[in-house]
Amino acid sequence: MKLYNLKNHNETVNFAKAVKLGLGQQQGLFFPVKLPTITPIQLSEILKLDFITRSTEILSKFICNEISKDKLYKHVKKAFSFKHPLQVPITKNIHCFELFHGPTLAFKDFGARFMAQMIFSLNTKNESVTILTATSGDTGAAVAHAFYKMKNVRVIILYPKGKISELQEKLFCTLGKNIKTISINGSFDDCQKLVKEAFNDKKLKESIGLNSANSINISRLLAQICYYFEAFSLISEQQRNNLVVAVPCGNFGNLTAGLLAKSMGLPIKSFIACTNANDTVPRFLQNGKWYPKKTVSTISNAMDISQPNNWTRIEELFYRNKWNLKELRFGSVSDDITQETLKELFQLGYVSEPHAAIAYRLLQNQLKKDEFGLFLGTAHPAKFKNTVEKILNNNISLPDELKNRINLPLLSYNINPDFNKLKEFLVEN
Ligand SMILES: Cc1ncc(COP(=O)(O)O)c(C=O)c1O
Ligand SMILES: N[C@@H](CCOP(=O)(O)O)C(=O)O
Repeated sequence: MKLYNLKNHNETVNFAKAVKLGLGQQQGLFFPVKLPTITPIQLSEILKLDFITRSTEILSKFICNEISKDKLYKHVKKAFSFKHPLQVPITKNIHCFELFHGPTLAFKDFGARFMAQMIFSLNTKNESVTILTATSGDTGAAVAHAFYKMKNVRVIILYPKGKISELQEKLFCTLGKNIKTISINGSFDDCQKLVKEAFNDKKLKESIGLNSANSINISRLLAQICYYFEAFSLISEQQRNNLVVAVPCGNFGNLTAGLLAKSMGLPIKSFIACTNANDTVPRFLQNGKWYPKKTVSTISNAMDISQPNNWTRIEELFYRNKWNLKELRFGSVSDDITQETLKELFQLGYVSEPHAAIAYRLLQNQLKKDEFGLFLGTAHPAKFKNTVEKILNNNISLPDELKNRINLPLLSYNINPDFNKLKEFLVEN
């Protein structure tokens, strides 16, 4: 697979190089030169396959000329070796597609674990690698657990101090060994800016073998395509004919993956890009002006992102497919409405959490009479226990993944959002 740098189309790389580099020159994201497609007959065949075999087929459309299908199958099997996504009916025409049954209870497990497989298999010279990653709560845990104790790999995770849940922090800041975590006195956007600045420092990048496990890395994104096909395989023929998928969005990697699935030929009628009050994209889609405001803290903290990294990839995908951005449905939801929606879902017998609740709200508001809606359950409610229990006045029991870490000490360092401070840390630790 060849990819080009969205900021410099003359910079082209193959999949292995893109995975190893992470970012291109001038902090440009890599994007496939060819967008693979499948015919309706091929689609009906792969929908009959099991999740691992089907995911291998899908990923091989992108990378088969670099990784054999047999080898890819082994990597996918290892990466997706946890309870598969579940489809949960909420109302007659709305179901939740739960993606949070992995080791860190969030959808990020799919992409992070696949990337870890790729980094491991591509590092044939046993070079030292530093995976620098910014998180607003879930990527950090997924990446930390995916790369934990991996030879020659050091993971450094930056997260906004006091802006992720206590249990999100416990899940990845208590591991130690090759996982180092730094709380930043700022926002997620400040963390992501520091990650991108590190890529600008050529000497530093080469000396520490810098990479990133954010959706910056194409391997993260490709893996996330697979669960959209799984969702489609689980619904009926009739539901498939008018499917609308509501995606809770922050960095917009999840939506990018869904659109890549549609671009391949998965006949999803429409997507809804759902944000919280950090609504740069909904405002842009409304008035055509790209104007990120100061990031505000909300109860859907993992979506507290005003400068979404993947928006340029989404625009490129619309351009390449000659789609009209007006086809993309969108909306933003305030904390008050998110809280009301959590209560509404609870009354329907479903305990959710703020991120998925935002997607459900917008799906409820925008679904048309003959349409069937899926909203993505992107994290286990227990990760936001304090918030959800307070809103629902209902106890949430902790899964073992959290129970086993809640009493462990936090090992994080703390710095200001200052690149020189981060560079000092990267060089000295
Ligand atoms: C629980 C949860 N939901 C939704 C999102 C948004 O996903 P994306 O960043 O891919 O848009 C994130 C992370 O960003 C998340 O952690
Ligand atoms: N919400 C994310 C933010 C980073 O997203 P990514 O897909 O670019 O890793 C998180 O949980 O950290």
